[in-house]
Amino acid sequence: MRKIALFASGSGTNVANIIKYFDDKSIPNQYLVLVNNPNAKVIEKAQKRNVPVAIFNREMLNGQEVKRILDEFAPDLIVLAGFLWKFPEAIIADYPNQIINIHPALLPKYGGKGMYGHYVHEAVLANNEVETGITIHYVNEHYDEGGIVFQQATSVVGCKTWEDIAKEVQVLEHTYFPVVIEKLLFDE
Ligand SMILES: Nc1nc2c(c(=O)[nH]1)N[C@@H](CN(C=O)c1ccc(C(=O)N[C@@H](CCC(=O)O)C(=O)O)cc1)CN2
Ligand SMILES: NCC(=O)N[C@@H]1O[C@H](COP(=O)([O-])[O-])[C@@H](O)[C@H]1O
Repeated sequence: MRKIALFASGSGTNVANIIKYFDDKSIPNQYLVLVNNPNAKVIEKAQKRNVPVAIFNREMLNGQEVKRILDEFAPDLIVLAGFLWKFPEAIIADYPNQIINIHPALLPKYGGKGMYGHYVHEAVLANNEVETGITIHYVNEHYDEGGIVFQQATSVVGCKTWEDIAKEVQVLEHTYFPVVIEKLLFDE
């Protein structure tokens, strides 16, 4: 059993997929979902699986409250899965090489401030890229500059809209993110 803290801001399909992956393998992990948006659909997804949810604001994130919540939960891994705020250096310092993020592009391309969600896919489309992909990386004090853990590319030659690209990227995320997390947590 491992303890995974999952940070999200939106629909939470990656959070739900990660929990389902380990449930389907009968791996009895403990989860805590932390979300910065009281209207995020990830809350409902977590509640359906009886996973505790902590809702926080910027003051709680950048102050002591989220740090306290994490220290009490004592996660083996902190996973940013569609989390849209800058993660604080103070917490990063407390969890060296224990915080990962998934980015919906092949970093270092299409990363940094402003590059999230549909903005990423729109930029890939606008630049007539023939491929895009996902990057799973460790989190440092900058957006999308931590050490790369895993990347997987996919062709976007047939994609006509950013939504088409998003669908291809989501397949990669839901296929590979839980597998990478499992390797980080269970491979000696
Ligand atoms: N310290 C770090 N924090 C976060 C990282 C990171 O690598 N280091 N990754 C992001 C996730 N992310 C890309 O993968 C990302 C998310 C959001 C933004 C962004 O520009 N956000 C906006 C605010 C958006 C909003 O409030 O709705 C902004 O900062 O102006 C860039 C990259 C998670 N945190
Ligand atoms: N730069 C960060 C970023 O864009 N993250 C992206 O947000 C989406 C969250 O989807 P979900 O809420 O359905 O898991 C995912 O595509 C993830 O890669």
